[in-house]
Amino acid sequence: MAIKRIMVIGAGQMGGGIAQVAAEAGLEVVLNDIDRTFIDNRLAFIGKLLDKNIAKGRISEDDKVAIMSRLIPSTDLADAAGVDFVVEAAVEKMEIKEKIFRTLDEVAAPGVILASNTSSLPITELAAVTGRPELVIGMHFMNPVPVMKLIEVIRGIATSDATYATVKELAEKMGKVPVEVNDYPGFISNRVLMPMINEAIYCIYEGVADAESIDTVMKLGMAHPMGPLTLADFIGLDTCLAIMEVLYEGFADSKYRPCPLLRKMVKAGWLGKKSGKGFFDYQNS
Ligand SMILES: CC(=O)CC(=O)SCCNC(=O)CCNC(=O)[C@H](O)C(C)(C)COP(=O)(O)OP(=O)(O)OC[C@H]1O[C@@H](n2cnc3c(N)ncnc32)[C@H](O)[C@@H]1OP(=O)(O)O
Ligand SMILES: NC(=O)C1=CN([C@@H]2O[C@H](COP(=O)(O)OP(=O)(O)OC[C@H]3O[C@@H](n4cnc5c(N)ncnc54)[C@H](O)[C@@H]3O)[C@@H](O)[C@H]2O)C=CC1
Repeated sequence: MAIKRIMVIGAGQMGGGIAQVAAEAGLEVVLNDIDRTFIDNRLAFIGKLLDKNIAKGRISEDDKVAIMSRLIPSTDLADAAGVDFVVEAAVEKMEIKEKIFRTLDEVAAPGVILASNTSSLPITELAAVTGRPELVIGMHFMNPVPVMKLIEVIRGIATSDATYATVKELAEKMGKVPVEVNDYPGFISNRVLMPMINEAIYCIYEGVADAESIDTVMKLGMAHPMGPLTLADFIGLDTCLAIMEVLYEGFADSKYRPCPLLRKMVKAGWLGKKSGKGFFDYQNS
């Protein structure tokens, strides 16, 4: 089945980015969230990014109008009844994702693939709450979605070859490079990245250095585009903690224990850039 209309669930930083690249690739995108305000704010943000692309001569005003017209707001998951493909990018909480997948399984047409942008949660477990586990897959975009080329495509134990092939093709249509990964905690990306971020947080916690110094070492010493603490703020400290918990519980190995400082900051509501405060301040940005 040719994919023409998709649903993206969650209009946060990831869902918004996925919706944008899909609309730019010519797909109609039903953008779903629990509150219309979140969707409107995200559409305004996408509009600003497209204005920048117009100013740089990459797209025309008409292109912007066409892209924006392909983004259709939705606050009702039942709208999945009319789409050919779904990618879920709601918050990194298993109980929320399971609820969404149960509903999607009821409302989406038979044969429709249900993908998740989860950073670390088991695809096999999500698939098991549906009656179509062969059609459930991980489609893990990287942040910021319009810029980063990679999509990790995660195969659950029951994911079919046909489902993988469709997602690979869709990823390429969106201008991305898919990499096939089997379903283990943190996949590849976050199994490697997140312990480094967690260790950087331990460096503050143990008084090795301040945040600025730690980031400077990794930027100037290892040529990382962002230091690990700036990156943690950018990803969202709630998401970082959720991923560390998945690694810690998934491998039952103390080497993945989340730093107590990370837990404390999340409890305080210091979630990084999106809340205005994390390892650095973003009140005026
Ligand atoms: C947690 C997970 O599960 C998986 C993950 O995603 S882990 C995170 C993976 N991502 C990374 O590691 C990002 C590392 N950081 C970077 O690559 C760069 O710092 C960056 C691309 C984010 C910004 O680059 P920069 O050169 O410092 O800044 P800047 O010049 O402002 O931006 C470069 C481009 O990115 C775009 N950009 C930056 N932030 C953006 C955003 N939030 N949304 C969309 N576009 C964005 C800018 O518009 C700019 O585009 P143009 O060149 O086309 O104008
Ligand atoms: N932040 C990052 O760098 C990356 C995050 N991810 C994953 O993407 C997902 C989303 O992360 P972000 O966009 O960063 O989070 P975010 O906090 O920016 O956005 C999450 C959005 O989901 C919405 N939401 C919550 N419950 C919902 C529901 N039941 N139905 C519909 N929408 C709902 C929220 O209102 C919010 O707008 C998570 O699974 C995360 O692990 C994947 C790659 C990178």
